[in-house]
Amino acid sequence: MSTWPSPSVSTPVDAVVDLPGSKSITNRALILAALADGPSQITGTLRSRDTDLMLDALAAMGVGISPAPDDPTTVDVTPAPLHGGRIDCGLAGTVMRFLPAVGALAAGDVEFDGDEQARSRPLHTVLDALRDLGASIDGSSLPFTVHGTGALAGGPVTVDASASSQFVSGLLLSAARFTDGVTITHDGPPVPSMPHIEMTVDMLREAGAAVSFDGASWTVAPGPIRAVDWAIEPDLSNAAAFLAAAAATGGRVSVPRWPTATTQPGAEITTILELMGATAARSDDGLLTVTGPDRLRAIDIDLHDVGELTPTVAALAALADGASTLRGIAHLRGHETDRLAALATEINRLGGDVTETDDGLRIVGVPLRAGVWHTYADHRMATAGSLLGLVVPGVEIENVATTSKTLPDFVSMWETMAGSAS
Ligand SMILES: O=C(O)C1=C[C@@H](OP(=O)(O)O)[C@@H](O)[C@H](O)C1
Ligand SMILES: C=C(OP(=O)(O)O)C(=O)O
Repeated sequence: MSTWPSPSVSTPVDAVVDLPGSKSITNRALILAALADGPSQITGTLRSRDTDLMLDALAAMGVGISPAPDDPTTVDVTPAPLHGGRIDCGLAGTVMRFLPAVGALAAGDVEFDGDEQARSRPLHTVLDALRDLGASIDGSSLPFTVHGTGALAGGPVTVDASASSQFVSGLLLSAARFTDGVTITHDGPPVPSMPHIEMTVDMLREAGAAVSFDGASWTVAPGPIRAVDWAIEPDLSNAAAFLAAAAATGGRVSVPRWPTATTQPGAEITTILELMGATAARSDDGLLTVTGPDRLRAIDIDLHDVGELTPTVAALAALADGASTLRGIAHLRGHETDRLAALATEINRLGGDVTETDDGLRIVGVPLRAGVWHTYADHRMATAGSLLGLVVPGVEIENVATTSKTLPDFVSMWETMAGSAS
């Protein structure tokens, strides 16, 4: 087992960290560009495992995908009639849940597979919904095959999206191209990660689709998806771990190009860090700066809408004074790994005091010690362990390479930030 000795600091960090593009926005822009009525150019495209799997998958169905030779983050996308092909989903929720609907619009069989670990991620809801909308699909989890016919009827469908917002986004993104559009009604416990559905709706509207939401159902009218030259915002969920480093060390971290308005749930990290005692300010030119407190305060918070931030917040809570409660995140058991179990196990392995609850974690801040931090192939476990390692000497991260899922340069960026502590 190879491990990475994550750097620890004895003085505050003071760094500017420029983040590459958002995974969630990149993968939506790629799909909308692939289904559009003309060619588009995407700038600031995230190039990472999850987004390269999306690029490859769309190319496998016939879409023209051309990264600029001198700048792979600028990608020209040329729509073409979709045909059958093989798709590797890796461990990417956005690929395995957004592309089955695209596959139904292809003329031919589209075969989906992915990492062994991906086979246990919830998926059948989106496949059942597509069957209800007229698709022919073999299988209910990876591997599965969509027998595309070049068209999908669409219409009304009811889903229980309480396990993942991606079930709704995955139907909405392609729905303007269904013959009758779609009306999706959610029936079940509350849908998590609603800002991610708002991101889908906003981007569809920007591409000219007619989308409405009445509080219970989302409707997309049939019609063309306009070609848009998308400019991708920096990934604010990845920014969160770096900003949290300022909070954990009493230091200062700035992130350029912080959007004034965004649907990225990662933006909520500033409010969370403020609740824990940090200050956050954005300058007129978009530089977001977090300054850490002397001591971190415990927090009691519902993360249902922003579950992606949980590993970062859990690591901070383990360093804070007092007992924290993170609620509303039972659905994290179906993320890259069971994140509640993984966080409890790994923080406790370092001497922490974490208990799993029905819908989250109770974390008491106690002194932590050196040890190996396991990542379970989960990029956000790797970044959470590194955050602890910044203040707890001797934390070794197993399989830090898993950060390539959304941030291939994580190690060098983190080492540079740690090096800023004088
Ligand atoms: O649509 C998206 O881009 C995402 C939605 C969320 O999924 P869940 O609703 O499954 O939490 C989020 O956690 C994931 O990282 C990205
Ligand atoms: C849950 C996540 O990813 P995915 O898109 O694979 O669901 C995540 O990035 O935190």
